[in-house]
Amino acid sequence: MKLLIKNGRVIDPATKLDAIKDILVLNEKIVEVQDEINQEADEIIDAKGYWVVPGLIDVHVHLREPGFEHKETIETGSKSAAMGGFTTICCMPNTQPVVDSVEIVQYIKEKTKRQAVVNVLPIGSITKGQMGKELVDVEKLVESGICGISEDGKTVMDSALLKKAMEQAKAANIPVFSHCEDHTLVQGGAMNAGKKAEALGIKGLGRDAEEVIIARDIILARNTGVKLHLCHVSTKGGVELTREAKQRGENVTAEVCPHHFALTEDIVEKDFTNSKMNPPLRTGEDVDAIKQGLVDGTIEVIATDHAPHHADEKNQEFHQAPFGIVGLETALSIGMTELVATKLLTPMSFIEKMTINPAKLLGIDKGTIQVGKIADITILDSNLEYEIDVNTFASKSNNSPFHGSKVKGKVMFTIVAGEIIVENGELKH
Ligand SMILES: NC(=O)N[C@@H](CC(=O)O)C(=O)O
Ligand SMILES: [Zn+2]
Repeated sequence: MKLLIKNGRVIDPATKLDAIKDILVLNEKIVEVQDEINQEADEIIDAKGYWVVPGLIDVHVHLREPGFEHKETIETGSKSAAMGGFTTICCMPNTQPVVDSVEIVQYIKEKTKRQAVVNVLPIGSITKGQMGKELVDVEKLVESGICGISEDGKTVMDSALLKKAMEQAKAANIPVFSHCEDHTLVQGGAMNAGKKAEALGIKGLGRDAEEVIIARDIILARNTGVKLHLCHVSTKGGVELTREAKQRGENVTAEVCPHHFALTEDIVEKDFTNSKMNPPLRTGEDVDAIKQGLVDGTIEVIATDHAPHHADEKNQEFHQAPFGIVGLETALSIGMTELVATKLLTPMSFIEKMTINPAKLLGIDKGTIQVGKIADITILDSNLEYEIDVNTFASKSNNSPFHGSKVKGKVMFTIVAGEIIVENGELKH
């Protein structure tokens, strides 16, 4: 199988390449990157006017399988990822059962092999059943194929237990993904604490719940030497703590989600549960700090926190509705619109946060377009303006606050290991 991609603007942050090039793919691999390649091929993509970038990598996705297949499955989640330009996604362990055993890791790997259209890397939980009491067997889970550990959805409140987990993660050379939220400070909150929450009569979630745990986890990571990755940072204080740790040279990375730089609590309404997620939408001040963090490199990764929920679950009273929104099919467009079109980030720096930076965090040989590498490639139309329509999503769920948003920049092709999965903006199969 020979695939030729012609005339695209290749943007590869790992090598700082930004030029019009042709790319030749033979079977799974990139075999040539040249100014001009003229050869016969089984398929030729004319990428004139498009950006050709490494396949996007999302380190924070909830695939819901096993246990919550009515929200999403490995198959539908992977198709949603492909539609969003992602070729590799990491799935969080808050499934039923939780990803705390070799059997469940194997189950996900098996399903991935048979049904997923992109690479899926499982993340193991930190404690058994995510109950916060007993550590998983980190070494065994790593041997079976997890790429990191996380209690996502929750925080391990027992600091001594978390420290032990960090020591084991360090020994196994995998990162710890931290969902930072002090349970004792939360108390039923459902949106950002402040005037808007008071006006709506919704219980507030303070910034301190996030900041306290970010501070604690940075300290524990320093003491254990583990690679700490802070999930979905949403507060100005969280950005500042991360910046300070990085300035001290500590082994910390942070991600932000598109909704946390594109939206504020202003859009929250009692009957609009697609504005409810955890951490919640914050204020303009937080958004500005997050954007500053993206610009100065404090925040190296953009991740979706794709959290599908069934419409029946979301159609409940605000406090009852589950936290979370889908994100795989909007992330690139939202980022292009909010960060690149506004010139806050260069194309190179934006793409870096969705490709080589997450690859480095995971320690995987992906996220770059170079001869000899696996051909995971995304092609986008950076100028195409369209309106987001949840009815077009490949995801099983459509809980997005971005329905109807006008954006600029759209995924046209997603290529996984040399195979075209998305063609002209549509799933091929
Ligand atoms: N982000 C969310 O609002 N929800 C996530 C859990 C999480 O990432 O914390 C979920 O699993 O639904
Ligand atoms: Zn989380």
